[in-house]
Amino acid sequence: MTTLYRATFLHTPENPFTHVDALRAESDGGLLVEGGVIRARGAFTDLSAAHPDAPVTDLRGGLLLPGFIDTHVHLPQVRVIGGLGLPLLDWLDQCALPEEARMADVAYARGVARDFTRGLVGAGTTTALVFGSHFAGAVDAFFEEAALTGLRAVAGLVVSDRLLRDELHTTPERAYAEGKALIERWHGVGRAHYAVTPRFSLSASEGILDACAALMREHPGVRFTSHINENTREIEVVRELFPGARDYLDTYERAGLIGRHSVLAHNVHPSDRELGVMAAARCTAAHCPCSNAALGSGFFPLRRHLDAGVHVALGSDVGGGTGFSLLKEGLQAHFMQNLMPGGVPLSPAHLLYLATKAGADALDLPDVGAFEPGQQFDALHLAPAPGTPLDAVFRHAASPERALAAAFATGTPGDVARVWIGGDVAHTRA
Ligand SMILES: O=c1[nH]c(=O)c2nc[nH]c2[nH]1
Ligand SMILES: [Zn+2]
Repeated sequence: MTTLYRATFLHTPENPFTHVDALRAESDGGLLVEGGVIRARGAFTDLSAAHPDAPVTDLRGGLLLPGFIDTHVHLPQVRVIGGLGLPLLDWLDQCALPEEARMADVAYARGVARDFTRGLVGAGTTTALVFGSHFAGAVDAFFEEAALTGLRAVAGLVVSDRLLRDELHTTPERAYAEGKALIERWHGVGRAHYAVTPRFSLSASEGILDACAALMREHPGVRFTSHINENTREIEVVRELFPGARDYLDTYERAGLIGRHSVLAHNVHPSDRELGVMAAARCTAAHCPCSNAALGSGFFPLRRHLDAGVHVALGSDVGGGTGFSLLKEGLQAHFMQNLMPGGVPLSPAHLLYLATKAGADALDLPDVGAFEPGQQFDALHLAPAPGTPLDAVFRHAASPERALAAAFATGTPGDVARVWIGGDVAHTRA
């Protein structure tokens, strides 16, 4: 099926941190989509002249953006968003882990997976790197729900063998066996990919990190994700637990877990050595600014990441973060860079890139992240309700870039009118 979408669209096929004029906008644009794939892009008048028979979907009056790509979000935490006022380790004990233990019940986990996938897609997220659950049945339920909504899910079994709570602990042998079975069941099936996911070095022995590395070695193409350098107390404990490691990154590096397919969440307190290794390995730091503020973890040193050449993308970190919207994460990133000494001034182009193409590069998914011919039509239509302030800005904006800035400043999931994944409608606002 072919459709010609008529819209004001923006995208960042290039990286605005390294390319000038990276923001591409078309005020009265056209995207010709055939079988879920973008076949042509340009001015609407040109495309409609070249394809006069293509049915037109008219999306004028809002903004069409590439689907958002969330590079760090926790499945079992959707129902505990908003546990404000605690630092990381207390928040885990009091808010996150009791809820994560409930995921042992597959029926409960399925309900959570529904809330979670709806939350993501309703916010305009079309691809996500998801911290699954400590329970394999819950991870299966999540992949099934993701397939039903169409979400592009990169996810895995979360594994830990110490310092959480007994119900959440496994063994290296079980972590390996359950991970292998999940990889065989889900990796590369439909839109799903698998991510090997030790929770963090604080809760992972060397034995379980070695089991993770074995899965990575035996299944080329699976992704790796974990946490790093989020909270100063966490870092102290990791230092005590791994006396032979040079730093936090080294706990993963020695196990052979750091490479092109590694995404490390937070990295608020990195050393220069860690940044150098991350850059050389071409791995990604998933920046989660709302979580960093909510848990009081600190200011993300974006300038140091960029100077070192470390790739950075955005994550919502639900439920340490405050919701699924990458518009809000973009705004919070902008605020925090504004407030911190030596912060990086972030333009609307930077925010859009961090929320889209940067995530596609992090996950090595070249078919998504922008509106390039040959890419999948993953998109969201931001169309605020008439009479709202964002609608007023949209109607009077001097340029698409000004409208985009306002979308990051005030947009919410309520402004997401429709979401497409691979050309299929995955969400329509009620
Ligand atoms: O923000 C975070 N959320 C978590 O669930 C978590 N687990 C380990 N480290 C973490 N950090
Ligand atoms: Zn996290």
